[in-house]
Amino acid sequence: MGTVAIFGAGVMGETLLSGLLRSGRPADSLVITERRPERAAELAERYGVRVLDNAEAAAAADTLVLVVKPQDMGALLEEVAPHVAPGNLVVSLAAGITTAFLEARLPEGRAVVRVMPNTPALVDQGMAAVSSGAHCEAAHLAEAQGLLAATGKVLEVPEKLQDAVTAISGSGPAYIFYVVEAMIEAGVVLGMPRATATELVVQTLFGAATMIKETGQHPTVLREQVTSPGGTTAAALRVMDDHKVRAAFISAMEAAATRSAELAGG
Ligand SMILES: NC(=O)C1=CN([C@@H]2O[C@H](COP(=O)(O)OP(=O)(O)OC[C@H]3O[C@@H](n4cnc5c(N)ncnc54)[C@H](O)[C@@H]3O)[C@@H](O)[C@H]2O)C=CC1
Ligand SMILES: O=C(O)[C@@H]1CCC=N1
Repeated sequence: MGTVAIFGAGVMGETLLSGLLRSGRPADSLVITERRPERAAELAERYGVRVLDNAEAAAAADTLVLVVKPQDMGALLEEVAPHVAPGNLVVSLAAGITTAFLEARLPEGRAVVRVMPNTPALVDQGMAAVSSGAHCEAAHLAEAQGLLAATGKVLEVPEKLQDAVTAISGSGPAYIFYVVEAMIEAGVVLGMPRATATELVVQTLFGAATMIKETGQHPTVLREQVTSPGGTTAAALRVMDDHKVRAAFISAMEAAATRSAELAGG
């Protein structure tokens, strides 16, 4: 098993690191780099992995996983590029950063894979989409898929869909948390203790998600089953339609995809 180096150990870097360890990858096959020394020390202590600087980690790694913000990617690539050997794999988890962006900043012919993961990977329920670069062999793609499969589902998509993936599954958990917050707040407005409202909303979300997944029914059918003629659900959905909630979701996700496409430009 080769050495995997994770560059940038923030939210997503730690999510990947912890998932790889949970899936049985030995700690001595993993190294991390991190610009904030106190964060690096915290993760070294928590997970027992080595912390190296970017050049050392690039030289030590067979697979380099870049998990810094898109705005920090150019500077990171300048540091690591001289140390990426032929045959090594560079995987980027950054929104908006294209395989062409990565290839242009690495020595000619290096294998790169663009990935869009999401934070439910922290509980092994991640959704990641992968796209190969121009010099990526099947074994490279399989290696990247294997890393992400440690924490959830993995789908291969044409790279032109990655901005849409980012808008759907990359940012998607935040939309769901936002809806959950709003429903809890509504419970409080209706006079319910916050803890009770939270329990009702969280189990409702979990139940609805499980129904979609396990019944295979279209969400429209499931929604119609809840919506009695002249009943409470119809009254609520009518208000959502008045407020153009569906249109707001579409516009919001278009904005996310547009922002993803802009990010490689800084
Ligand atoms: N948070 C999320 O839900 C998701 C994030 N991503 C992508 O993951 C990447 C990281 O996002 P987060 O983890 O949320 O950000 P974050 O800010 O929590 O983590 C980034 C880490 O990289 C470190 N860093 C920056 N430059 C560095 C350098 N040159 N060398 C070493 N470390 C460096 C920072 O100190 C920070 O700890 C982004 O590109 C984002 O688009 C992708 C999907 C989901
Ligand atoms: O908000 C962002 O830019 C990152 C990418 C997908 C989720 N979080």
